Amino acid sequence: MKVYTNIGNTGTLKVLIAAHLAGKSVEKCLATFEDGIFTGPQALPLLEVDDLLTFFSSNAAVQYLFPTLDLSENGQCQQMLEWEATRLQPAVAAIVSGKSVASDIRQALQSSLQMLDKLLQKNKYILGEKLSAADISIWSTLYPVCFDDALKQTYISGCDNIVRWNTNLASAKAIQQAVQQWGWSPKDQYGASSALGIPQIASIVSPIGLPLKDRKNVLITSALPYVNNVPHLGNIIGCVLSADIFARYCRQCDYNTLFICGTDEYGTATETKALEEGITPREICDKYFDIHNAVYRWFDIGFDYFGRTSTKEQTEIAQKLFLKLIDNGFVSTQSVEQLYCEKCERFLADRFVEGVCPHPGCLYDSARGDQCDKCGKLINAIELVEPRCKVCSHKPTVRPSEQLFIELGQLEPSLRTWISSAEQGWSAPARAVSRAWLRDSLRARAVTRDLKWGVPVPIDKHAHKVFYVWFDAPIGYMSITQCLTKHYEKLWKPDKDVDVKLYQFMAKDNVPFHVIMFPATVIGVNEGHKLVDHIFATEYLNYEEGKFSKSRGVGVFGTDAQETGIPSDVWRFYLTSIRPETSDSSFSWVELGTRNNSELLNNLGNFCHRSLSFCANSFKGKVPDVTLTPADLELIALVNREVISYVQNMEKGRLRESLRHVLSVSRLGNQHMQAEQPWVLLKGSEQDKVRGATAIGLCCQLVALLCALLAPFMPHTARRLREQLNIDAVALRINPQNPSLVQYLPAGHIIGKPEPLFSKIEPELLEKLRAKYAGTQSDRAKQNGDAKSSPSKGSVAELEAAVEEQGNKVRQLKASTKDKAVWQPEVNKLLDLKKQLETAKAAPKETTATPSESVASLEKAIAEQGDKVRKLKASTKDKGVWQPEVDKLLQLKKQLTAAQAQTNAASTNNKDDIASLEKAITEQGDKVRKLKASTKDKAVWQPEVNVLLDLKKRLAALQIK
Ligand SMILES: Nc1ncnc2c1ncn2[C@@H]1O[C@H](COP(=O)(O)OP(=O)(O)OP(=O)(O)O)[C@@H](O)[C@H]1O
Ligand SMILES: N[C@@H](CCS)C(=O)O
Repeated sequence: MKVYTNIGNTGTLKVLIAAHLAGKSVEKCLATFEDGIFTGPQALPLLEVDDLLTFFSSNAAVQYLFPTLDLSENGQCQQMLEWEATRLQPAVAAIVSGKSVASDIRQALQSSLQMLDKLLQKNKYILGEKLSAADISIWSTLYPVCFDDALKQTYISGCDNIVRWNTNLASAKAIQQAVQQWGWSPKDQYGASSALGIPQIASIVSPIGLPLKDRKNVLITSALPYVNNVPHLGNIIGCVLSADIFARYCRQCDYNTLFICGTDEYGTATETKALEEGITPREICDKYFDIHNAVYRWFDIGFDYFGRTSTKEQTEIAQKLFLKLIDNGFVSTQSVEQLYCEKCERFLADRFVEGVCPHPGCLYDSARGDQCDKCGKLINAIELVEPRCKVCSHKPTVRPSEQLFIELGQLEPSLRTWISSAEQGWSAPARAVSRAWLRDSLRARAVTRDLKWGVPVPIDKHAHKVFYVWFDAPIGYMSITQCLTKHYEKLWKPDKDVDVKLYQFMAKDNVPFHVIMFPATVIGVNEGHKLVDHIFATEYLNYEEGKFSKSRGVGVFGTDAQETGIPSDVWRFYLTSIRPETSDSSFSWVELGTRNNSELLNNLGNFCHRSLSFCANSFKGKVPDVTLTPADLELIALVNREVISYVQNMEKGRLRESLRHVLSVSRLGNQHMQAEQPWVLLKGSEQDKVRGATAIGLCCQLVALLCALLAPFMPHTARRLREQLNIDAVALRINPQNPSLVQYLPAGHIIGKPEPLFSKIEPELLEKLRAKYAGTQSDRAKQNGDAKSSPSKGSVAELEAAVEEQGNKVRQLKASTKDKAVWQPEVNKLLDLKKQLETAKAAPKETTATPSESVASLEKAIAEQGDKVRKLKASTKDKGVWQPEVDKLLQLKKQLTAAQAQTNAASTNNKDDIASLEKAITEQGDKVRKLKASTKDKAVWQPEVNVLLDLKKRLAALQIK
C-alpha cells in the first residue's frame, strides 16, 4: 500500500498511525498534483491499496486500516470523524497557519477542545475504553497544536484530560513509529495543494529522532544489504539484528535514537541477479526490497526507517560529494586494464567475472572479480587466474578503459590520525581489519565503473559511467536519512554543540569500506560530515561446515527461518548467543535446540513462570512486599554485578556477552528460589511466611528486571512478559549511569495471568530441518521441482503462473542475446512446464494444499496479476484490453477471501487445542507441585510429572505447527 502525500500533511499522519497500529505496511510517497498520477479528486493524502481501491479521504483510509470491530460503536465513531473533518480540522488549519485569525475561529477551536476534554473526562479514549479511528484522527489533527509550546499554552492548558490522553497516545510505540515515518519537522509546510490548504506549522517539537542539545543522540546504521537474494542468517546477525538489538537497548536507556538501514541497490550484484532472473535491475530492486522488508519485519527488526539507495536523493548527494572531492584535488584519471568479453560485447565488472584466486596459498577456483570468498582478500579482476565471463563462460580479454580514482595516498596522513584516535571505540574485528589495511601505504582506488546500473558520474566526459557501488553505498546512509527527514545534515553534519554518536554494524568484509574508503571520502570532502564513532563489526557466522552465501544460496535464509515454525524471538536469541564477536562461529541445528530447551525453557522461562505463578496462586496476583535478609542482599549484589556487566558490554557492542548476563540473572533467580523454598516457607510460622513472601516478591522484581534486560534481544517475549507483569514498557527503563536491580513493581501491584513463555523443540524436528536445508538453494529448488513434477502436486493455477513466468524469462533472454547456448536451457524448462500443465489439466482435481498454502499461493498470484493489470493499464487506455485481466484479479481475490476464511477456521481449531492444552498443563502443574510439596517420594509424583511432560510436548508440537 502507498500513501501519497505532500509535506507536513497531518491527514497522512492519521493514515500512518492507523497502519502502524494495525501492523500493516504503508509506503510514504511524496507527490504533487503536477505528477499527473491522480485521476480522482485533487486531494492529499491519498491511500492506494491496490489497482482497484484508493481512498481519497484520510478518515475513510483510517477506518479501512483500523476498523471499528464493535459495530455498536460504529455510529458514534462516524459522528466523531465527521466532527473532526468539518469542525476541528478547519479550525486547527486556520490557527496553525501563522496568519492572523478571526476571533470566532479561535473561539470555535476553544469550544471544540472543551467539548473533547469533557468527553475524555470519563473515558480513557474518545469512545470509551478502546482506542478507535476517532482517537487516531483527532490526535493527528491536534498534533501541531499539542506539540507547539505557544499553541499548547493558549489552547490546551486548561484541558487536563486532553493532555493525559495526548501523552498516553504519544507514548505508544506504534504511534511513535508512525510519527517517525511521517517525519516532518517544525518548519515544514503543508503543501499548497493540501486538501484543506493548510499552511505553515509553527515550531513543533521534533518527532523524528533529530539530534537534540543536552541529550545523548545515537545514530545507528546497519550495512545496507544488496538486493541479490533473500538475506541469510549470517547477514541477519552480522548487521540488521545486531543493530536492532543495540537500537532497542539505546531506546530503553532513553537515548535519542535513530536506526536506519535500507537496500543497497546499485552495482553488479543487482545486474547479475537481473540477468539470472531475466528481469530488469529496477524490477530486481523492487522485488528484493519487498522481500528484505518482509523478512526483517518477521524478525522484529525495528528500523526507524528502511529505505533504498536507488533514489534521486542518493544521486544528488553522491554526485555533490564527488564534485567536491574533485574541487579539493583528490580525484585523478587513470587508464586501467579491464576484462572485456568479446562475446557479450562489454567490460566485465567485478561480479561478472570469476576465476582462480590469485593469492598464493588460497587459489580458490570460484573467486569473484572483487573479493575472494575463501581468503576474504580483495582482488583486482584482471589478476584472476583463468578468468571466465559469468554470463557466457567465455574467457575475457584485457582492454584499457579510463576511470576516475580517489587519491587515498594523499588522504592517508589525515586518515591515520583519525583512525588512531577513533579505533578504541571499535570492535576487535574492525580494528584488526583497519590495521591490516594500514600496514602498507594506501594506493589510489577506482571509484567509477563501465556499467549502466548506478549513479551516473556527473562529468560530461564520463557521463556514460557510474560510481563503483562501494563509493556510493555508504553515502546511502545519508540519502536514506534524507528520505526520512529532509534534515539529514542535522544528523550527518551536526552542529558543534550537538553530540551525535554514530554506531555502524556490519561483518568484517565490509570494514575496509567503512574505515578506509568512506572516511577518506568524508575527509577529502572536508565539509564537517560525521566520521564513525563506533564500528561494531563481527567475524563470520558459518553454516554447519561452510560459509553462508547469498549469491551461492548456501545456508538458512530469512524466509526459511519463517517456515520452520520456530518463533522469531527464538531465532533472535540463538543467533545472538552465537554472534561471531571475537572469532568465526557456526550455526548448528542441534545447538539451536539445546539452547532453546536448556537456556530459554529450563532456565529463563522456568524462572519467570514459576515466580509469577507463585505470586498468582499464593498472593492472588499481588506482588508481596519484601523484608530483606542478608541472603537477599547478597543476591541483589550478585544481580547488580550482572546488570553492570550487561550495560558495559552493550555499550561496547558485545551483545552476545550481554545476553549471557541476562541468563545469569535468571540462573541466580532459580538458585534463590531453590534455596529459599518458598512453597515450604509459606506453610510455616509467621516469620517463615514473611520470608516466603519476600522470596516471591524478590523473584517477581527479578522477572521485571529480566523483562527489561531481555527486551532488546527478544521483543516479542518481552511484550508477553510485560502483559503477564501488567506493566508498561516505559516503566521498564534501564539506567546506564547506575545499572542495578530496580523495584519495577510497587508492593501490592497486581500482575496479569502467568503463561509459559517457551516451548520445547524436539530433536526430530531439528533433524528434519537439518536435512531440509542442506546443500544450496538451487539444489533444494531442484528437489522441490522434482517433487512437483508429479502432475497431482502442481496445481493448474501454479503451473499456469510458472509457464507464464518462464515464458517471460525466455522472451527477455532471447531479446538480450542471440546466443542459443544461453537461452536453450530455459526454453527446455518452458517446454517441460507446458507438458506438466497439460497433464495437470487432464488429471482429476485433487487438492493437497493446506489452507495456509493456498492463501500463500493465491497471494502470490494476486500480486502477479496486480502487476500485470498495472502494466496493462499504464500501457493502454483501452478497457477492452485490460478488463479481462481485472476480472481475473477480482476472481483471485474472491478465492483468497474464501481460503483465508478456511485458514482462520483451521487456526481457531488449533487455538482451541492450544488453549485446552495450556489449561491442562496449568492444572497438571499444580497437581505436581502439590504432590512434590507433600512428599519426597519420587515414585509417588513421577507418573504425574510424566503426564505433565507429555502435555507440554503436545503443546510444543501444536505451537510449532
Ligand atoms: N556469514 C556471515 N556472517 C556474518 N555476517 C555476514 C555473513 N555474510 C555476510 N555478512 C554480512 O552481511 C552483509 C551483507 O553481505 P553480502 O550481501 O555480501 O552477503 P554474502 O552472503 O557474503 O553475499 P555473497 O555470498 O553473495 O557475497 C554484510 O554486512 C556482510 O558483512
Ligand atoms: N551492500 C553491502 C554493504 C553496503 S553498506 C553488502 O551487502 O555487503
